[in-house]
Amino acid sequence: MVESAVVVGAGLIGTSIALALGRHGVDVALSDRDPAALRLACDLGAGRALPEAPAAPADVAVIAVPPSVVPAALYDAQDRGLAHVYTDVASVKTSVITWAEALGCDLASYVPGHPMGGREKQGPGAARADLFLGRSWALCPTAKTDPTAVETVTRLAELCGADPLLVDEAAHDRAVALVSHAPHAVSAAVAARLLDGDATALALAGQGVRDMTRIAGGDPDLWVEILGHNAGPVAAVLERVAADLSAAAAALRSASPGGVGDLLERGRAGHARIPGKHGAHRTPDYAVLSVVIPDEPGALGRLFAAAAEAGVNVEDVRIDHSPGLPLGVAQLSVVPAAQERLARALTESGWSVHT
Ligand SMILES: NC(=O)C1=CN([C@@H]2O[C@H](COP(=O)(O)OP(=O)(O)OC[C@H]3O[C@@H](n4cnc5c(N)ncnc54)[C@H](O)[C@@H]3O)[C@@H](O)[C@H]2O)C=CC1
Ligand SMILES: O=C(O)C(=O)Cc1ccc(O)cc1
Repeated sequence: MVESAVVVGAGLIGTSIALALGRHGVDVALSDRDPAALRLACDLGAGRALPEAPAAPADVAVIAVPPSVVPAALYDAQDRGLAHVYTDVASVKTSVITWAEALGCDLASYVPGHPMGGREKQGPGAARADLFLGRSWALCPTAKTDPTAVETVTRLAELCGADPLLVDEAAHDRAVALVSHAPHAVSAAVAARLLDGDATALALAGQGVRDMTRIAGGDPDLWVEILGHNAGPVAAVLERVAADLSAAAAALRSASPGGVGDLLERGRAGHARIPGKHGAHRTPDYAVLSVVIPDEPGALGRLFAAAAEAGVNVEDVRIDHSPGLPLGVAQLSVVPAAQERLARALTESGWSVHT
């Protein structure tokens, strides 16, 4: 049912979808208004460049551009007859659907969508074929959407390893305000405080603050758009977060620290409600090895060479390094079957390895 696809917007999300589809043998044609992004996505093996006049419509076209340009890009794609079915990936749905309808897009062949996998990085260089593995993928068909189009986009989400979830657009926007958009603003607020910290404070940054502020590294231009398109629902959540924080500060100021206990209890209970926390099904199945690396030229090169010598492919790497400290920690993601072999080989060649 999905044998060919067009992806408009070869950035993080579009290229990740293209890579995932390619793994299932789907023929993918890509386009982007930025020729450098298109070239990089093609070089990464995500697909071929979409010709000016394709010979035949693809089974599905994915519009993977920033929310405010989705309606025009969708209109253009439909006008060119690029596919039989269209979907988008924008993080907000109500405003995009409203503008698409106002612009005269065909709503029968359009299934508004939103994959709940992403990263705090942009562009095709950050794309990963497994970005959507085990994640939800919201589908928000309107009353005018053709049911067979929904089937096609359901299949597309499944080919990317995601769990499709049908939800109406207003409920979607309220939900993502709570689980994605407000958390992004709160993360940014905490990260912004770090501008006040001196070098000593930042050298003391541990994993907690890194986890809490990771998403604050996202593209501010994209996030201004996302928050602005979902303004009401996001503001409602932020007001309640602000009220909790004000009450916590007041309790601390009045020397009654027990007053923050209720917030901490509710926080723990809320965290426990996130699905998949205990299960394997939402986490990508890589094992992570932490390796201590000296802060000196060539250290990472030697580490990767040692992994290559052990015959282990490093799937991903993350480096935690506190400026001013002579050491850092490289977290190497590898397939679980290779974890023990790599740990042994690195330890034997003198690296300090922690599993
Ligand atoms: N970043 C994330 O983690 C997630 C983002 N999204 C949504 O995915 C969409 C794309 O975001 P990213 O891939 O992160 O951004 P990105 O910046 O990595 O990629 C966007 C690409 O669209 C291209 N583009 C912009 N206007 C265009 C146009 N009119 N025609 C053709 N190409 C155009 C840009 O040149 C860029 O290469 C957004 O709507 C965002 O809300 C959805 C889930 C997660
Ligand atoms: O970085 C992460 O972990 C994310 O969850 C990113 C993300 C950003 C925007 C979305 O619309 C959906 C997901």
